[in-house]
Amino acid sequence: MTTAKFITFEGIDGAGKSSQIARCGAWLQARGIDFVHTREPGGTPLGEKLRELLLHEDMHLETEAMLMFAARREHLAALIEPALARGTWVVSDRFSDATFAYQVGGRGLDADKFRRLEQWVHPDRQPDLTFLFDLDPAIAAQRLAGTGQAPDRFEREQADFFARVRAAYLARATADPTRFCVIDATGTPEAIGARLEDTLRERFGS
Ligand SMILES: Nc1ncnc2c1ncn2[C@@H]1O[C@H](COP(=O)(O)OP(=O)(O)OP(=O)(O)O)[C@@H](O)[C@H]1O
Ligand SMILES: Cc1cn([C@H]2C[C@H](O)[C@@H](COP(=O)(O)O)O2)c(=O)[nH]c1=O
Repeated sequence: MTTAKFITFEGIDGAGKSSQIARCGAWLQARGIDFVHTREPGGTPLGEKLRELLLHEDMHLETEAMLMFAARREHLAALIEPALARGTWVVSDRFSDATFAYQVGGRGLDADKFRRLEQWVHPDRQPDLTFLFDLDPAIAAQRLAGTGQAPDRFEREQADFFARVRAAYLARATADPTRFCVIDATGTPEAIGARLEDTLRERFGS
């Protein structure tokens, strides 16, 4: 049996990652690969309660960052590590890269504090593959407006915030090109899906 893989999807709000996670799931299913689709913040009963607070309650920026890691600690203990241990692949809508992009890049918090927190929370675990959906914040904002849904605390942020988040994501991808696959999210859903499937084949075989 091949070792179960941990795949994450990242990008600014509205970049289109949720739409492509379904395609990744279909690709795995077609190959008979057992997987679980999860998300951050969230993925566990406690994590989902923390998500509600994080997306809708005002709080100190360091409280926000630490709650992201608290939800992640629970997620790793209750879902991610047990799934990988029993041979189930994990496909997560966001993981720690999001904290470095949003809380460090976007909010301007100290990266070193969160590197230490990352070492504490998951010293031996990183995703095997991270898809980064890269998109101009102006286009992402238009896409989000088109959904007609009320924006949450993060989605209400301005273009300059998302420009910093995007830059932080791209810097992380540049620092770890083996783990990251950067996808130009301006393409059609079909073109993006084809690129995604090519990468899955290259990394994990057909
Ligand atoms: N390639 C694309 N071209 C045009 N529109 C797209 C594309 N991909 C997704 N969309 C649309 O953009 C909107 C946001 O897509 P989606 O929810 O997948 O983004 P997301 O990155 O998961 O956002 P969030 O992080 O806020 O959940 C949806 O209305 C979706 O239909
Ligand atoms: C994990 C994580 C998430 N966020 C932000 C990013 C998004 O705006 C929301 C999650 O909602 P989505 O449906 O995935 O878009 O939370 C963050 O700021 N920091 C994090 O670590």
